[in-house]
Amino acid sequence: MHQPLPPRESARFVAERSRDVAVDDTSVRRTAELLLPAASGPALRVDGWRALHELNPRAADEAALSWVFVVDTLNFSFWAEQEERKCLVSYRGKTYSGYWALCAAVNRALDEGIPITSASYYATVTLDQVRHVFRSDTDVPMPLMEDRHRVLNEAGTILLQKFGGSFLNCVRKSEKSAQKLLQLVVESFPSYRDVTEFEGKRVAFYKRAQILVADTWSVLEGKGDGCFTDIASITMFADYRLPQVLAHLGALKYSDELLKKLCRGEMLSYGDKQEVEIRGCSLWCVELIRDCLLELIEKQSGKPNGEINSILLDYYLWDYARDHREDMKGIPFHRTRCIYY
Ligand SMILES: Nc1nc2c(c(CN[C@H]3C=C[C@H](O)[C@@H]3O)cn2[C@@H]2O[C@H](COP(=O)(O)O)[C@@H](O)[C@H]2O)c(=O)[nH]1
Repeated sequence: MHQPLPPRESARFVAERSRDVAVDDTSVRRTAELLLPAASGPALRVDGWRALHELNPRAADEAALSWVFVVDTLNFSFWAEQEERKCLVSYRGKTYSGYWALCAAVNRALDEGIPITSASYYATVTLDQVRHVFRSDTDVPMPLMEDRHRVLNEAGTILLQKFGGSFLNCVRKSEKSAQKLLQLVVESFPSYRDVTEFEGKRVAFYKRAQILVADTWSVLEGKGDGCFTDIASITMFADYRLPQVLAHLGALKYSDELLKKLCRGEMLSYGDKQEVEIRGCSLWCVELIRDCLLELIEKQSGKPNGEINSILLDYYLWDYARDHREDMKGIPFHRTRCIYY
């Protein structure tokens, strides 16, 4: 099967043909201006990943990479049918939901002596053990539990077979190229193959593979094995939160028909035309915000800021969405159940 378009080209192809979703250039510029002060702060820096998030690994060693790999293998579909009835995980006195509930459950398992980050364990872990590890404080389980079990067994088996059971070996095979690591991950691990079709073209957003590369760069703080020369080629991660926050900021516009559908909470299937338009336009929108922000920084300080890339913008916007949950209540997120984001 021929190669799909890579993420950035996929996004441009979709954005140029999209009918129900559009990027709003004025709001793109306004969002870049909103982000400008953050550009010189702690948030838009690679060490923010650890400093700003207490559940992320404290070290930058092989165990931390194993943590990143198993978390990003499961980093999908946390949204609840009803907002008020959702999976919650308490850990060290705090209660977490969504993606953070996943991280809290992994850390809780490790504290309980369950080697959930070891490929030799999760390659053969049973469904009951997975249910126990990711158990919720409420009667609402984490979504897609059977899929989580299946992708754990699959990823663990492949990591043992091809990389001696250690994701560090996979990273080292990429020879400090983010694109090589991205390709190695999607070629080796089927659950990371976030590829679909749009107007007769195969398009790839590779959301979990790209965030895995980004989190690898972040946990290693861009040093040593994580010193990727081409890290700026990684795009934002086309999930269900970023479109919501971009719509909240006005940078993404939905047609009345699509907005009505989303407000009714209608499900979109993975690969639906409108689902691909939402993801493609969101990805393209962040690329434009980044270009705009780099221009503003250059004008303001006269020198280009080599650090700002789509990964750091994505992390910032994702955290922003977390911190502005209340303000964003009126803006729907699209509901797709899948293992890709
Ligand atoms: N675009 C993008 N999507 C991201 C992330 C993250 C967390 N990653 C980093 C962020 C901080 C840490 O440092 C992690 O490294 C999770 N997600 C996605 O969001 C959804 C979960 O949302 P909610 O239901 O609200 O928890 C789900 O699709 C999940 O896959 C990100 O950063 N960017």
